[in-house]
Amino acid sequence: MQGLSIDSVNQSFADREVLSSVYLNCKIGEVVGLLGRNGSGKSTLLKIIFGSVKANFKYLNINNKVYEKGYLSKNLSYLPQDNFIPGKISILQAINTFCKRGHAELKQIEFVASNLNTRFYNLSGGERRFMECLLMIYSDMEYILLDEPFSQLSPLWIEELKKHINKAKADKGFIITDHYYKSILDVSDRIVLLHNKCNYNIDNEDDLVTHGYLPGFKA
Ligand SMILES: Nc1ncnc2c1ncn2[C@@H]1O[C@H](COP(=O)(O)OP(=O)(O)OP(=O)(O)O)[C@@H](O)[C@H]1O
Repeated sequence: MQGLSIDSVNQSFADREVLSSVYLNCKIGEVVGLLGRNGSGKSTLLKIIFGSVKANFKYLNINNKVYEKGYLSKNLSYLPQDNFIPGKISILQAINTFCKRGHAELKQIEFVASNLNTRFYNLSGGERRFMECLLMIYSDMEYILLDEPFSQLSPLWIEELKKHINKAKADKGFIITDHYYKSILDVSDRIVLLHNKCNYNIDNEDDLVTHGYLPGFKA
């Protein structure tokens, strides 16, 4: 089956187990929102999928092929929590590196069009994050992992990013995590919660209360 899936993920740091038999999948055309409390293992899971952290055990399948590290598929982009594009690179150089197919869409965005020759070290923190997010959303890969894309952005740019994710998902699959959970609920086709080292499918906000992600009265 076409798609990305990872199952039987087990991960411990020293003696502490963080993920236990975790399963997550994503198809083309789908945005999967990944929620969880601080320290629940969201970033670790994305790093395991991408291949920058080696799990104790996992089984990763991308478009019917098993991979030890997701990046080896050459079909997976990953936005880490921290800035990753070197400051001396210009926006145009970054577009030419990551977005050979999606460059036209990117260049239509007003901020991009008016800053093509600006280097990343001359952007503000939020501008830099916005650009890195756009580059991953319109990158040439089919599967996109976004770790906290919204966290440094003002509301208008959060809305704009959501619009671009919705547009780009026609031929891509996204896995997105962020603590702006309302934006995650808005943009996602389905929600998975990491809690107590395990994955739970979430149908509505009440489930998030039941599983202890949102505060609320428990009967
Ligand atoms: N390299 C590491 N060495 C030791 N412990 C680690 C390492 N990386 C992560 N951890 C621990 O694993 C747990 C999960 O971390 P992770 O960063 O995946 O959580 P998260 O759900 O992304 O949290 P947040 O929402 O706060 O960013 C945390 O308790 C963290 O301290």
